[in-house]
Amino acid sequence: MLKVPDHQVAGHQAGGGKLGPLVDDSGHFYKPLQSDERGSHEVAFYTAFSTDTRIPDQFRKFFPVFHGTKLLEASDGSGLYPHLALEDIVSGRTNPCILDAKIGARTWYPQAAEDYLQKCLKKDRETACLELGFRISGLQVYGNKLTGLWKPDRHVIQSSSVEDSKLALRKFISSNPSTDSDIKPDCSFASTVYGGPDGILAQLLVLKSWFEEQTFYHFYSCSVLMVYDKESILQGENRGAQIKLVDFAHVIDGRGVIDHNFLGGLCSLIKMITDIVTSSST
Ligand SMILES: O=P(O)(O)O[C@@H]1[C@@H](OP(=O)(O)O)[C@H](OP(=O)(O)O)[C@H](O)[C@H](OP(=O)(O)O)[C@H]1OP(=O)(O)O
Ligand SMILES: Nc1ncnc2c1ncn2[C@@H]1O[C@H](COP(=O)(O)OP(=O)(O)O)[C@@H](O)[C@H]1O
Repeated sequence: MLKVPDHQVAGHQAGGGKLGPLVDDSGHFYKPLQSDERGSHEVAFYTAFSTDTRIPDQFRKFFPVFHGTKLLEASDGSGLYPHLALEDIVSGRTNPCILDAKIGARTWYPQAAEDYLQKCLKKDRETACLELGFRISGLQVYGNKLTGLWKPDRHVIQSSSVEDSKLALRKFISSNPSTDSDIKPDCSFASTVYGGPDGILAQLLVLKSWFEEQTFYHFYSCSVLMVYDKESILQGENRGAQIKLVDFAHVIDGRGVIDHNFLGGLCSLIKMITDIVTSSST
């Protein structure tokens, strides 16, 4: 059975007669091909990447598994429409906490059309992107049974300042996330979610080591999605926190050059998370 995802934090969303992603109960996330060249571009990336033998498994694991494209009934009721069939990253997680960080000070690629470039530049300027090297595109944090889900308006979150972005990264691993500025995030899951040998920080460092070397692809407007659920952590289950890259509509050939735009943003995100782990352990 196809349905609108319960847990999507950014991007184009289904519902209200709009075209957006769907999920099934077998762990698939179906992203409708975007109009214009973005949809075909993303299909071309996934197709090339999934058979690219230059990508070691230790880095490939940061990408959703690609199951080809599928014609499905579109969420906007317009009939059969092509969708990317992807691994659903949040499938099987109860009350997942999710954060989407769009990486790179610059979200437009060098060959982009002038109007697209201007649109992106405006967003990059109006958010912390230029200063920080990334922006938080959306997040949701499950507090506890009593407080439920905290999911701030994504446009408010996107326009976070540098300080607000730091705060959001702290709220993401707290048991008391709230919009109320009087409530100080307790960062009680910092060491288990961000820290540790398999935590988000360790995974980001592995990803960084690939970006320090790889010159095959440049990832513009691509996000790091961080996911965990508190029940699994509290019950000591081995399904811990996970990072994945999503959104490849603007990936271009790296032409033998380091993706310094992505790498810089990633380093900035790593530094912020490192500071949170360090300050929470003292
Ligand atoms: O449609 P909008 O206004 O929600 O904008 C999309 C953005 O959503 P936002 O509202 O900024 O969170 C969206 O941003 P997120 O993925 O939500 O961070 C993209 O920038 C998208 O452009 P593209 O598909 O990457 O070329 C943007 O799509 P287009 O406007 O280019 O279609
Ligand atoms: N493979 C996936 N599994 C689960 N959720 C996903 C997956 N890909 C994307 N998402 C969700 O959809 C959101 C938007 O994805 P994205 O590919 O950036 O869409 P858009 O191109 O519309 O911006 C992400 O923030 C995340 O919440």
